[in-house]
Amino acid sequence: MNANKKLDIEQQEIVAKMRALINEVRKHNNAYYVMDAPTISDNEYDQLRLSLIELEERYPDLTQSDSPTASVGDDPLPSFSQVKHDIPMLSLGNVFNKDDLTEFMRRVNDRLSDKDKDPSYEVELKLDGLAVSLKYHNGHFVRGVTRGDGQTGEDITQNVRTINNIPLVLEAAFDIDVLEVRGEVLMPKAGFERLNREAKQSEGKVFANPRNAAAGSLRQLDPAVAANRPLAFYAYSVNQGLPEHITQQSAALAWLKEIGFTVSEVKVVNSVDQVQSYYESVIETRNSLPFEIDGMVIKVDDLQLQSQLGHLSREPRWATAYKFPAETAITKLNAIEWQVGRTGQITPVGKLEPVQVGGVTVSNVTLHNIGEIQRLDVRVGDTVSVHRAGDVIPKVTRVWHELRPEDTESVTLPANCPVCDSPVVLPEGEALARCTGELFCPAQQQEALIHFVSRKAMDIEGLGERWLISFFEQGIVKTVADIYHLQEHKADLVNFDRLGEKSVNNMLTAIEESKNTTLSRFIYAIGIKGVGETTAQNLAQHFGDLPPLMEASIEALEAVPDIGTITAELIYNFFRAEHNVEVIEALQQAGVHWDKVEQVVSDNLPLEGQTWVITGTLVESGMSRDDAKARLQVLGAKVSGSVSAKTSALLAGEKAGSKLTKAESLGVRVVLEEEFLALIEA
Ligand SMILES: NC(=O)c1ccc[n+]([C@@H]2O[C@H](COP(=O)([O-])OP(=O)(O)OC[C@H]3O[C@@H](n4cnc5c(N)ncnc54)[C@H](O)[C@@H]3O)[C@@H](O)[C@H]2O)c1
Ligand SMILES: [Zn+2]
Repeated sequence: MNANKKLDIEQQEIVAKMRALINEVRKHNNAYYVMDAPTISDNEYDQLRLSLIELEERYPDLTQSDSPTASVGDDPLPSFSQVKHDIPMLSLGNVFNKDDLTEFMRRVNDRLSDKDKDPSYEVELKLDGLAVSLKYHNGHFVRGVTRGDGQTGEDITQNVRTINNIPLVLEAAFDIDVLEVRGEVLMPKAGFERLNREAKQSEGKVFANPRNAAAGSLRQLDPAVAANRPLAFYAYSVNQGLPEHITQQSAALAWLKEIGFTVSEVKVVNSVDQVQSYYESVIETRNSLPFEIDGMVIKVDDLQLQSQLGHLSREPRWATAYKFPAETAITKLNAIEWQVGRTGQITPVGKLEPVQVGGVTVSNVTLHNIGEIQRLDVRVGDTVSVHRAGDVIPKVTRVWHELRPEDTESVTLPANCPVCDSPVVLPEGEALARCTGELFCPAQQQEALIHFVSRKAMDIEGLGERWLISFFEQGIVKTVADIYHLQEHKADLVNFDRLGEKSVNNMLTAIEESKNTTLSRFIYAIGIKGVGETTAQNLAQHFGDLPPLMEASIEALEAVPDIGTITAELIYNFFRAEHNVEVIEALQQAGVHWDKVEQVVSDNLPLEGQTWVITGTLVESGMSRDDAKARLQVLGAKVSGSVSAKTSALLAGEKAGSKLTKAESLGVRVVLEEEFLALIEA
């Protein structure tokens, strides 16, 4: 880059992006290679590096001279003596799918003469450890070196000597002056688990994964410690001293095995399809391998062709790594959409730049609620990490604040429902915001309708849920008030989906009959959030009629037994939503009515202040538990679901079980049905 040339604004932005990415890649290189303690997944790291490479390819003039993309690994640790490699130890390029792989093979072909095109490939497991070079002089092990930055590594000879499956003397190589074998030092899963278990007990260092444990162990300054670490070496190449008659990578590995090295599975293939099916079968079985692998390595099998193809600064042209699908990936959050659930919850859904993760393309991710958005501090335009493992729904696991563009804004809850435009509320202490258009909001109507006709609400048995949903889907019934106009469509209904005259008549009669209802049923039926059957009864009792309830302030609502601030606010907001009021008026105009409830002065109630629990079957009266509950409430009692020391009395019918036992053990008064009936009659 020409330092004298002034950069325009766009270029400055690109440089800023590059610098931010360079800092990230550096930071994670250090955590991974130096500290052996990565904080992000390999795939996330690869993606960061790739975005930097892409920028550098698009804007070569702006490429920063200290970019880490051209180098391998990180600087060697100064505590070990450093050794320059005779032949650089390279990394590998990556492919992530069959198309990438085909493209890799095409590039290989392009560089080969006609007679050599479509070479055989040798496929190996990509062992997840770290690369080590071993040197033998006349068959005697002399030195072990890490990859380091690819040019210079760390001398770890003492530690290597402690790895059990590395032969220190190779009889078959006595007449080879210099033999260099490279391979991966790894920690088998069983050993890794044992090491971490012991580390936990002795409060030693616990490693994130076997790869880091292997790296940390190998770079122990005290060989006695390294000796206790369960490491193993798998050889995968001969870089100096290979007998001349061996001309294939696959044959080189067979030879290594013969002379005493451990070598993992190898397969020679001739086409992309063969690689693909092998790759897929290894994904199926990888969990049963004794060590971790993070992909496969595909190498041109012919060693002569390998050297013809040569290498780039960081990786060979004759080999590549075919990585396994990642469970965490980085992408961009393009938008946040607010969705309205069937019961009015408003939830944010993140719209992502589509990304491959856990083997599928993910473009939506739930952000749960506004609190979660604030906790993550995520904004539209942010770079985010998305995790998906197995069938678990995708999740944002990280927001890359370091990479945030300049013009983002913090996310706020929408003021109005995106579906019906009613005001949105977030009750204090709740995580989920709600649309207040309960009876009006199309997103909630179907649920509202089903609730409205249910047994404890308006109890319109003749109008089954299935028909109701069909009517809703056909647009015949939109709000609950439309139910009372169904008779106007009688002719259509008879022909509707072979419903027939008889059913229609039954339905209309049931609807007609439901018009004569009670205030508490009506309050329950209109489906105010937080208002169940008991609360509806309390409200009816307390206010006596609908108008005073609709006008009640939050404080007035809080005065009702069992109603706290959250429910009081939900009720208050419900009646402030104009749309709900319209539907209620329409219901009354259609003829829905009830008697006023006589208000009793509460401190005259005989069971005031008592908490009752009901159990068993009330055989004598045939009363349902719900009815018994209502009776007790009329007498001023609270009715709860479980027995505790605070319970005043347990109403026990026939076949009372564990609640009775518990009441007896706590010394709670037990009331039998007979006594109960006498009580309510009095
Ligand atoms: N999570 C992080 O923060 C973080 C940071 C830096 C690097 N990394 C990860 O480290 C890796 C990058 O390092 P890399 O340069 O070692 O590349 P690499 O691991 O992707 O590929 C090269 C290495 O593969 C190994 N290998 C395993 N089996 C092999 C076989 N059969 N034949 C040949 N080589 C084989 C060798 O050690 C070789 O050096 C990536 O997976 C990257 O995601 C992660
Ligand atoms: Zn709505």
